[in-house]
Amino acid sequence: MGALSWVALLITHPNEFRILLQYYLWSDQRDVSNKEEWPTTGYDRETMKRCWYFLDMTSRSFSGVIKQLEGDLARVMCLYYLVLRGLDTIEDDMTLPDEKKQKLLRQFHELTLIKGWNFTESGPDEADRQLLVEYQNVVEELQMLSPHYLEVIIAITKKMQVGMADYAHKAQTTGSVYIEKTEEYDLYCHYVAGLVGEGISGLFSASGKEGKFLGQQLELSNSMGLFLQKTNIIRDYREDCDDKRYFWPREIWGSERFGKACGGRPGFKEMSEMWQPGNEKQAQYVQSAMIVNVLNHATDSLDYLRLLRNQSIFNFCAIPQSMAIATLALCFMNPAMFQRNIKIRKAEAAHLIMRSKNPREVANIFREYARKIHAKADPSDPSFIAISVACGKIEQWCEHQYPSFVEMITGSTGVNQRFNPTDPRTPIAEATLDREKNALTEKRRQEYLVKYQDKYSKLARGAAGELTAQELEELEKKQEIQRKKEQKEVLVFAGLLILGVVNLINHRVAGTHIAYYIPNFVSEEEEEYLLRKIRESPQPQWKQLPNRRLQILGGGMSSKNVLVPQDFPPYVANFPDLISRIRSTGAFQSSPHGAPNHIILNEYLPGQGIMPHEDGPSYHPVVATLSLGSHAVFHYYQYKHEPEDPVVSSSTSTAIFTNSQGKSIDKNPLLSMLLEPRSLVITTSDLYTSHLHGIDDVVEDVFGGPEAGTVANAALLGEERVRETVVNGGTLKRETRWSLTCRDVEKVAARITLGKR
Ligand SMILES: O=C(O)CCC(=O)C(=O)O
Ligand SMILES: [Fe+2]
Repeated sequence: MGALSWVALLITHPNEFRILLQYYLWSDQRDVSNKEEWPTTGYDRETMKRCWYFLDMTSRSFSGVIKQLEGDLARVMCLYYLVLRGLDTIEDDMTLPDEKKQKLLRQFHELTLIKGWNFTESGPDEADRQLLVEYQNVVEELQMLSPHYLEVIIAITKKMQVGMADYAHKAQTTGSVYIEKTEEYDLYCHYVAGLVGEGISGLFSASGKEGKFLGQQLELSNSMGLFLQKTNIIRDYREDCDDKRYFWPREIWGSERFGKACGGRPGFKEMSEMWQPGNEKQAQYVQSAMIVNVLNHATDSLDYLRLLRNQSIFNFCAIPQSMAIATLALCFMNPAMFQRNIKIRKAEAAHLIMRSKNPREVANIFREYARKIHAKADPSDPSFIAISVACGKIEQWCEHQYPSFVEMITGSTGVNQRFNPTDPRTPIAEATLDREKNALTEKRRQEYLVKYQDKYSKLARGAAGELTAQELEELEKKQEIQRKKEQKEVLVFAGLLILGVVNLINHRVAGTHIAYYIPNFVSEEEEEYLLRKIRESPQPQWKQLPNRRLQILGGGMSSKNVLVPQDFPPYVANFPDLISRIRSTGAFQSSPHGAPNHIILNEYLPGQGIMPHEDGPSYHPVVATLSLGSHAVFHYYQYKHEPEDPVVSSSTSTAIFTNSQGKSIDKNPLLSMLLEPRSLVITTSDLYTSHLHGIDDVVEDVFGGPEAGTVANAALLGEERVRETVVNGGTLKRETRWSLTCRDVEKVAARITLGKR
């Protein structure tokens, strides 16, 4: 940047000025030509010097990060890059006849090792033709690599050249310019980028700086490459389109779905239609679908980054990923992308580079940009739900790996963790820690007790001369075994508690309200057993209401909201022991009795539901609902802040949107969840205390229509088929549903015992 641009930046964007300055002052770029670095960079050799030159010439974005790699990895990566670049230059060259190109491509892994090999027949306009003209330098340097590096490079080249040759052949002989299916698009990206990721992982493993297993993470390495490649393919739409290079799959850009959503227009016939005036909205919908497609690789990339140990390797991988998610947020809903090249601002890039130093911070970056994307999403976009789900997955990944209620505080004693006092998970986590602490104290107390009892009894009995040496030894052994047993129990208990809490975090429904959704909480056999028991229960136990029937389990309520307790039926208390299972989720840890003591069993036939209502003050604000037999869509509503016109009589349709005290209810649900059969949903806190909940009385639930809202737990659903219906649109027929709403009643009357004990 020149002095003038610095001044301009200082005046127009002072914050960016500060970030860029900080970046230039703090980033210590490795100078590969530095004499001290020669043993690893090879800069003293003319051949390698030339290779470093070509790296700078051919890759603007990668040469910086490649040079930052530690030790000889920078040189190895430079050569790997140049080999693939050479291959790519041949593939790209439209002046080469197909036959010649095929031969060159399919032999490239051998040519690249023939001393003195170079290629001077590239078209005059090929940007990187000079690299091939002087390719003998690369060959020379490759020969000097240790075999475990060279093996990786050659193996990847061999795989990639096959893919490239196939694509080039198809393009040059069939005249078809478009990629058709998304699978084809994935395969293409695998060849040009996924394989690069695979090779990079292999080289990291080979360097010994990362574990051997990294080289075997093919799926994650592939996703990392695809995340970058697909982002570039989206961003470069206009440039590629002008060059008549089309990488977007026709299945997406030509889809009739997007035309229909724009007032019944046809799907696009050519990719260039997307930048033409009048087509903006439809182009936008296509772009959203492309972005959903790439966002689905995000959590794999994050998983990959968490596996890395070496700081320079981490930076190398993380920086491009952070740039990619920022680029996606920039492109999303941005019509400018169809008109010109757009790029994230320099200062934003510098800030991302400085931040991408550890997996937690990269997760924060992903979360921030996912939220930006989500905030820009347009409900009339056919991909709206899919975008929400994709962003929700990133959100969920971050929350699972780095729960937001655990805050990292940097102070004089280093970095410490603190639980956010306003988060409802804090009491659970604190209770867990408290119990662990108490268990430890108790263990110590027991140890002291054993020690002193032991000492005193020995003393006493020893003094009385009652114990022989052998008896004493046996006594000690027994005590040791007892101590070990107790220690183990304490550990298992603490482990279970931690597991309980961690598991719940894993099932958190994305969004601001606290809810957890656990699919398949009971197995199919258990469900069958429970339903048989419910069906067998005697008729008088059912209470018939106008629109459903129910049973109360665990005892009735007195007029003062006190539970008059009764035993649960055996199918709740014994097998499959729902209460213990719910207890082990950790959700009821801070409730008065540590587990539910009261259950409402509701039965809904298809077409029956429950109107929006609140459950009242008698319960501790945690509810666990088990669904059996059929799904249902559960809606949460909020009260309207401004009371509306006088309440209308209950026979009119607006009546359902006022409650019994005439308070108005917002008719758009605040949150909806699909409850699959066998699932458990746990709602807590304000979702329970200051909102209403209800189920529509319909025979089927429709997803994806213009009226349909988002399903907050879509990403957590257990059944693939159901998830697809929710995400892509469709209907689910209601069957008879039984639900067990399990809660802890705060006040419980003493049990009445009949007769003498
Ligand atoms: O069936 C359900 O899941 C909801 C039941 C309910 O809200 C209630 O009984 O209060
Ligand atoms: Fe309820």
